[in-house]
Amino acid sequence: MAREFTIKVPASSANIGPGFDVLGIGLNLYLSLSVSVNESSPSEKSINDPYNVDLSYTSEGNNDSVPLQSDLNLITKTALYVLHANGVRSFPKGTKIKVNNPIPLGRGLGSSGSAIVAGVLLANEIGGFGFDKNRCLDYCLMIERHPDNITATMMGGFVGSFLRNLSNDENDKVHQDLNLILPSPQTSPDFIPSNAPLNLGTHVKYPWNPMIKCIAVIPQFEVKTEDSRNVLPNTYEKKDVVFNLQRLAVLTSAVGDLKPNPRVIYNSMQDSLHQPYRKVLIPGLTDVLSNFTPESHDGLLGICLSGAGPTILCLATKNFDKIANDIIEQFKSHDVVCEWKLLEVANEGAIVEHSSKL
Ligand SMILES: Nc1ncnc2c1ncn2[C@@H]1O[C@H](COP(=O)(O)OP(=O)(O)OP(=O)(O)O)[C@@H](O)[C@H]1O
Ligand SMILES: N[C@@H](CCO)C(=O)O
Repeated sequence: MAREFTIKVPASSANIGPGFDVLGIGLNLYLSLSVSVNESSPSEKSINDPYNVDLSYTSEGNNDSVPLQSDLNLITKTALYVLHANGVRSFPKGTKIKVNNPIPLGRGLGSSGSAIVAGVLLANEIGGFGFDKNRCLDYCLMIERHPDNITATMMGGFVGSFLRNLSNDENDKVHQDLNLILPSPQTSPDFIPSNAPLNLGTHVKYPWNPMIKCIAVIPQFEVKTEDSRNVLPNTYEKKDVVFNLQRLAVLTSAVGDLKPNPRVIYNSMQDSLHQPYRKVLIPGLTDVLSNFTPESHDGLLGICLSGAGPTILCLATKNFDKIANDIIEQFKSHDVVCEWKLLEVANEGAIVEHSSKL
């Protein structure tokens, strides 16, 4: 008896300027997993894996840049966490997972969020738990504790989200060392991780005018989210917080307008909480953010750092090639080589498709 299914998870861009750790958009660049379970004829790779998984990658991640052992790889570690928390010790014998991942790693397009969402959906299918997307989000938030990428990826669209206030007990669970949640080769076989508290995240979807496309200009170097968060201050001045809150309130409505207003969107995508501090990690960021405006480039609506960087996200309605190539030239003068992609908002979010059941 074999079963097969596919999991398709969009990339995401977080923050969109002022919405640090709050705003995210799902993008139509998809991490996909083709999963088959054939207990009667397991492959040699799945027999040799500690949890029965034969894992392979095409595209990003296929050059030894991600581990293929199931208790080391982020997708399968996440799935194992959810399985273990719900009393299932392992993947079934003969589990084969082919990953196709076009999302560049560590560039600010939510690769880790997409991997975590894929892992939770994988466990939900394998364990037959029947969790809805909101419950799946609880498990994701146990691993990536800022909800912006995860929520946009899971739910799709343009979303705002927050983690609810937690009791002391819940807080200890949600913020415990990740090594006590995700399995590793050192994890004892009978260890049971904390289950996810219910309804951790709250989100809303905002309207998005489909005329607005997303240009991602992607430098060819990685910035780890952890490093990009470590350069941020622990406290902020009131004026900087108010600066962002004012822009956030306007931006969430402005991109849904029937006739997007470039001056309103450009100005409301300014930020004073994270981008100014991240300039030290991304050569050329100051020039790029200040030189590209709706006046300099017809069709450009707004520009910001995508997630923790180094990718630049532009919202635009036309002249995509010109905008992207001029940014690439600007980065070149700082010895930064980039590629670019024209993306659209993925409204549907993550999906699981059952291709066959024999
Ligand atoms: N498909 C994947 N399979 C396995 N591991 C992955 C996958 N995608 C991401 N990762 C892991 O996540 C790391 C990147 O995570 P990180 O949070 O630093 O960047 P990001 O998620 O791409 O950017 P951001 O959060 O700013 O949008 C990779 O180096 C890799 O370890
Ligand atoms: N909001 C997060 C997104 C990256 O994961 C940050 O900017 O650090």
